[in-house]
Amino acid sequence: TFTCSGEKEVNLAVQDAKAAFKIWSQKSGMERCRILLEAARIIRDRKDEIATVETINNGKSIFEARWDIDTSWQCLEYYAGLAGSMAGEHIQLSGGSFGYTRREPLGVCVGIGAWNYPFQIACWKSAPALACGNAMVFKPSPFTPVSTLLLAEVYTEAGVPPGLFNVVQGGAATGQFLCQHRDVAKVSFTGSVPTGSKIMEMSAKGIKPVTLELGGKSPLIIFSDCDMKNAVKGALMANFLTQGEVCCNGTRVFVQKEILDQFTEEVVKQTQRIKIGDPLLEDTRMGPLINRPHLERVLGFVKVAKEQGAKVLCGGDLYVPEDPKLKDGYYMRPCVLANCRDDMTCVKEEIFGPVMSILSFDTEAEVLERANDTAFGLAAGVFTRDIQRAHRVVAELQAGMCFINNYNVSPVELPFGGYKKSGFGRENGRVTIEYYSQLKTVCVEMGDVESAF
Ligand SMILES: NC(=O)C1=CN([C@@H]2O[C@H](COP(=O)(O)OP(=O)(O)OC[C@H]3O[C@@H](n4cnc5c(N)ncnc54)[C@H](O)[C@@H]3O)[C@@H](O)[C@H]2O)C=CC1
Ligand SMILES: C[N+](C)(C)CCCC(=O)O
Repeated sequence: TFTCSGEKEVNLAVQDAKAAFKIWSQKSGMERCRILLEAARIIRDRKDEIATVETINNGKSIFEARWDIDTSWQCLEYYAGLAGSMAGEHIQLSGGSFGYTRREPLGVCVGIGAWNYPFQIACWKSAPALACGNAMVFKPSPFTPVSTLLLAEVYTEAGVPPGLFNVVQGGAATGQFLCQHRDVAKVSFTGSVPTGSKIMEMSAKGIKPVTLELGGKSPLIIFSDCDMKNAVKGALMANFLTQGEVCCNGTRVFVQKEILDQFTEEVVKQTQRIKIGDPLLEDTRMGPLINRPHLERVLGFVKVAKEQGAKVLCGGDLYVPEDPKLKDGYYMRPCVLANCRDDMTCVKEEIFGPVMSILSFDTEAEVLERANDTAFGLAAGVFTRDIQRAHRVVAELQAGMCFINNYNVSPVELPFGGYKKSGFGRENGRVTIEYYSQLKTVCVEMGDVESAF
């Protein structure tokens, strides 16, 4: 049980971060690099322990939590590598005068995270922030308060100045104190669209830049010329990681008519094989959902889908594991819905649970139109063996993260983020440096001032 941080604690955290920023921002990129590399090493060494905490924190399987920890230390390593190459430009002007630009940190940045990838989100935000010379105050979701504290421990052990990465606990009220704080320079948020909109509003009052990583209802398009085995694996990856509680999940699975039956049969067979249970067991591949209200919400979506004419091919109901100590757990069986139409609630709204909707299509033009007919634009995927078609289709898809012949892999070298209501700004990749720094231009006169007066 954690105590929520109130205004006083938020003020203290920001004050400490400000003091640490003074020291940290004066270091060279290479000095910051060395400390971040050390932090990456510690995470790698403590991988099993951190993954176990993450599993207890969130409920995802230990098998998957280890993947999350890998993409976490990789992110630190990547930005450590970039820290030393942050630089400006030198521009020659007439008469020997010149200008130059300096890429400078912003100051104290705030990170606010969702509960689905607690440790990874904290790393994806803090690594580029710290690499650029900023400090960060991070607020994890109150449903998953634990693992971010391990990250604070790791940074401290690696040698960052005290207070440079600070964790405050709490929900909306704590988040608001952070966003409204006058000494906060930037807010990076991962969560739902309604909260994202509030964050933007609060930040607008202080003219603070924001990065918003919001929800999605992403399309996954399976053409009849795909490699069937990989397409089926891709559909499972696109829907059932972390109990389906993934923002970029490809939950609208469009399958070309010719292969609809064969694809559906194989997907159902493999979905039924997913081992549900104690997430700390090595062979478990799906744990419980985050909490009781969320489980009921997801089951409610399945109920509405049935009422609207969808056919439940498997799962979609409560699951009670044999182990008596798990009998009150928030488990459900992963669900595949057939006979779906574009106007159904399960196809339009983000469910954030293990529910895949299968839709059939005839032509490329038709599927593109339907795939883009959503207010979201986080991710999209296409499976085909035709390389021209693959690139043509992704060029038309309105989504920030597109996958060809795979889904939901996250190399930290690649920028990740949304189009449309899924947000803006990016995480990972080289471009994120720009979201955690600002450009100062210095104009240098080498001659006399030519005055108009
Ligand atoms: N695009 C992305 O990278 C991701 C997006 N998400 C989205 O997040 C949602 C699920 O996560 P939740 O934690 O339920 O989202 P949420 O929006 O309820 O909460 C996210 C965070 O914001 C905080 N918060 C809530 N109200 C606030 C306020 N008024 N001011 C400041 N902070 C506030 C929460 O305490 C939490 O830390 C889904 O819609 C999902 O799509 C989740 C993970 C990744
Ligand atoms: C790791 N990955 C790609 C499955 C999900 C990352 C985005 C999120 O936080 O939901």
